[in-house]
Amino acid sequence: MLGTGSWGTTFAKILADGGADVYMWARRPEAAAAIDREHRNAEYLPGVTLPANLHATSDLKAAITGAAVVFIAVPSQALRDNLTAIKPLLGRDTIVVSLMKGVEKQTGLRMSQVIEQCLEIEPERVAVASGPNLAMEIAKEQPTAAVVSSISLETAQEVALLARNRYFRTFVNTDVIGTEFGGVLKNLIAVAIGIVDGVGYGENTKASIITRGLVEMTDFAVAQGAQAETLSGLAGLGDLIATCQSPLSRNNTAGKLLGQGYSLAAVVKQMQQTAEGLASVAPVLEIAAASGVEMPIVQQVKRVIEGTMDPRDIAPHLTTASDEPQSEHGLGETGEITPLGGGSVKPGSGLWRRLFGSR
Ligand SMILES: NC(=O)c1ccc[n+]([C@@H]2O[C@H](COP(=O)([O-])OP(=O)(O)OC[C@H]3O[C@@H](n4cnc5c(N)ncnc54)[C@H](O)[C@@H]3O)[C@@H](O)[C@H]2O)c1
Ligand SMILES: O=P(O)(O)OC[C@H](O)CO
Repeated sequence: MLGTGSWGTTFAKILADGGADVYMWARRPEAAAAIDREHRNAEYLPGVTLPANLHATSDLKAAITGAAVVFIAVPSQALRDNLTAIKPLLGRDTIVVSLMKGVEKQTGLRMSQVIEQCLEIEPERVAVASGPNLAMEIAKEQPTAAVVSSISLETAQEVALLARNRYFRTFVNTDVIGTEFGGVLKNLIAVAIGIVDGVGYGENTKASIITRGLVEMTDFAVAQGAQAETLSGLAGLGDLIATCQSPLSRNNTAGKLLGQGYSLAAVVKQMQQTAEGLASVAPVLEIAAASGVEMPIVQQVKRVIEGTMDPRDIAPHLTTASDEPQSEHGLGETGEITPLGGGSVKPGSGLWRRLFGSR
């Protein structure tokens, strides 16, 4: 396990409690010693006792050599540098699993893509894990589900079997794009929820943003090649719910500070841990623009982050730039609205006017 922050340590505990012998690599020798000898990571998981079959070292070679599976939980923007360091140490068949929920700012690549590119390994040897997984709850052994995804079902199953114990159940899928983007995009919606929370808006506003946010997430991910149902699963809706409603979420917390009027610089200074959403906004919007996907909520998050929108203005702008009444379920290629239950309503028709008035 590379990364001894809150998720790396918690996921290492999941694996160790599932019966695996786990070796963590910590950058600081004192952090490695505390985990290895005292079975504690007080900085990130105060009050949690780590299992005896979870070891830690600051020697990267010792941590990686002989590993059947390498899990990575460092901040997304630090991934590439870490991969360069582990590349010469990796076994020929080692599986590499991303636990991260970000995209690389410079390239817009997903974490699994950075891993494949930088390590020059086959995509079948790469997996990602995602889901509604707030670290501290799992560290306290609260029952939780997750999903492991790889284009190789065999790889996904192998990893899922390792990441399974009495309090953690792991499902599998082969939709890596949907699984990764679910994790990336729910962070952005959680920042929006934090913002309106910070402003003082209530549950209607938040439910509206969560629901419309899921539409944005799905539209975006499907345009990149994901399956829509993945976004309704653990890595999409599941994680969206957990992250948007929990004060444990760093993205939600960062949003709340922005909503209370703090600048981005002040928020970053206050955050002790990684809030991936802040770095993902720009690359996600670039990809959205290139693929013609509208992301009105994420656009507004960007404007609040850069200080060009008052956080109090975020809620009334939940629709697209157009003034036209918009179908909840999107417009088909013909521009016709598709209501629930099939059929369609032609813009300007009698039924259209009855439903939406003269506009
Ligand atoms: N915390 C959670 O609940 C949770 C759950 C699921 C996924 N994740 C994802 O896991 C990833 C890591 O998040 P986290 O919560 O563990 O973050 P964290 O801030 O708690 O820990 C990050 C860790 O990475 C280390 N680190 C920082 N810069 C580094 C660098 N340049 N090289 C190597 N290590 C470096 C830090 O020392 C720390 O050990 C993120 O992508 C996050 O979205 C987090
Ligand atoms: O604390 P956050 O906002 O990074 O969210 C943590 C996990 O991704 C929740 O599944």
